[in-house]
Amino acid sequence: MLELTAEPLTAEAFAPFGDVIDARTSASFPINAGRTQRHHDLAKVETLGENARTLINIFVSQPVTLPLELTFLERHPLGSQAFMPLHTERFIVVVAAPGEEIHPGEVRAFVTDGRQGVNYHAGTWHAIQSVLAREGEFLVVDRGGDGSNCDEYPIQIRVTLNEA
Ligand SMILES: NC(=O)N[C@@H](O)C(=O)O
Ligand code: NI
Repeated sequence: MLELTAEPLTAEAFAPFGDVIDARTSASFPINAGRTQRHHDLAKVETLGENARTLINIFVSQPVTLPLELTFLERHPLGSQAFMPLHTERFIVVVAAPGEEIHPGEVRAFVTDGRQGVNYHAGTWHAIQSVLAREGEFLVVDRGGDGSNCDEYPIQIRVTLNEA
């Protein structure tokens, strides 16, 4: 069993796995006669393979209990997958870099602060959506199209939070 303590999510630490989506830290420019700030092009959306197209979805997820016990990580080889909380929901993120093997020592666990979203790059191994505390609602942008776009890798992981 791989035991991990979730660390606060930062764009730098997450860079090998994807993008952090956060209006507080991203550049923006005024549009609509200055009434709106556009935080532009925040994440790399990838849609690969036959008849690939971008899907916009809403996930309504029931909360997980801690410690979070995982039996697998998954990946989407044909596309990215972004999760943006709609009501400041915090969630657990467990990732490993793309590749055919997952090296336990290189698996990372993070916890978001409620304002952050994540975009997993194509092929990044990750835990399925794991919202904390209460039912969560997320805007999810990912890939539709032909072919199989979800591989699972069996691995036992227990994630704890080091918070009061
Ligand atoms: N299966 C699905 O649409 N969601 C998962 O990929 C996930 O990462 O939660
Ligand atoms: Ni996924």
